[in-house]
Amino acid sequence: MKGLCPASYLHLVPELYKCGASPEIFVARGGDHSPWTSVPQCVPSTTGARYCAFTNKDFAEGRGIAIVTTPAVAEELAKKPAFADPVSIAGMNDLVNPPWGPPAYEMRPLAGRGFGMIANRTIVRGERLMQETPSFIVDRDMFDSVADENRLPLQWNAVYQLPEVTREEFLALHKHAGGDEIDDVMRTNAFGAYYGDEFSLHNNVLPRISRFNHDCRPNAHYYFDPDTMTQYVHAVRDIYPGEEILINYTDSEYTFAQRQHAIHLSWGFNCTCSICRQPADQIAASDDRLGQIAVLRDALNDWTTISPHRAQDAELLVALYEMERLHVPVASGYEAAAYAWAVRGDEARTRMWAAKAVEAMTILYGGDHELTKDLGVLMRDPKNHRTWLYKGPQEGGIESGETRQKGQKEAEPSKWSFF
Ligand SMILES: C[S@@+](CC[C@H](N)C(=O)[O-])C[C@H]1O[C@@H](n2cnc3c(N)ncnc32)[C@H](O)[C@@H]1O
Repeated sequence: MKGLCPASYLHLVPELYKCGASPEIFVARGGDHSPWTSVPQCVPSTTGARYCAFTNKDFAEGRGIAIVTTPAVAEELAKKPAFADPVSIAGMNDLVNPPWGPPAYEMRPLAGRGFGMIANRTIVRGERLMQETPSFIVDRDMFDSVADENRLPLQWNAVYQLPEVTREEFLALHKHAGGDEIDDVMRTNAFGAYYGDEFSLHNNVLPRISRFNHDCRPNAHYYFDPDTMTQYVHAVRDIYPGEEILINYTDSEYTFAQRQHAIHLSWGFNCTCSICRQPADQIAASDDRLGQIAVLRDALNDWTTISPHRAQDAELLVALYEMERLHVPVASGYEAAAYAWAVRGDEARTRMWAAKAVEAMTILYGGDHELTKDLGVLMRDPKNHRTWLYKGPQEGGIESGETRQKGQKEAEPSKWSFF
């Protein structure tokens, strides 16, 4: 390592670039590095952005966290309650005695798929199964703009600043692609998460949640809350003792070909989940339903015209989701049905669909998410909601589907490969 530069990381200035030639890790000196417990080290990139290793070995009661990102994103993260008020995430990673009781599953070796999580008692829809803070976070843009000779040492430095137990847990994760060990851990295990003001996509590694295997019609669902820096996993249907607990690694609405391609490319296995093993005619029928879901959802997100069939279309969307066993994405069907019946001024149906939407959105995005809260308002007081007897855009007041989709995307990152 060379090129020690006299600059605070908080003021990462162009002078850093004058400190020497690549390959190079710059060590920022001086200044207040709080909340980081090691002096951040940085590398240049072809875009002009700097990427640094920001680590805090005390994060989440000593679990630690290592983040390789830009100083701007690190500053945003440092303001989060999880860093600014550590008590707000006290007990978050307690696997042995979580508030909801001992774990309802155990990790076991499984033929042909490494380890997996097997239920040891009956679990009901909505039960929390796990919550965890990430150990390792890497800005995805770095893979295109930082030379490996700089990127890999920076990542290894970050991992070596984690507490030993956390580092070993991270390095012991499943790998499948070969090459650099940290890259392979990320390739096999990282979830996507958006951080910073500009919502840039990062790899988020959560070593315990990573042990859940994949199913295209899973019985569990995860979402990440950037404020608590915590990923939550809930059951999406009742699960019985001996069943494997599974999450979806891809987009829930991918067709058979899209699922097979994405899973093989990113995780190196051929998906043999129940829906992928159906006979060809049933796979075609499922793909057709997924196509209808996409068309209906787009139509229902369009508030520029109010079709007289809006409520029927929304209920058809719900039926299609249910036929597809998409027990969590059906939340957007419930939401569309609640809004559609509010437009028609039908109080009883509006409240019934809004209640279903609140329950499903709580599993999909969490109870504090703005969509969940808005649907709660609609359920309690439909006549004062902006959708009540809504006639069209001339009256204003409906948030467009486009806007909401951005929020949903941020709230529901999916597993993905970064190569
Ligand atoms: C995030 S890890 C999941 C946990 C992993 N089984 C372990 O032992 O830690 C992803 C890897 O698990 C395996 N895997 C996950 N779901 C699978 C499935 N449905 N069928 C076969 N292998 C699967 C693949 O090797 C994949 O690359």
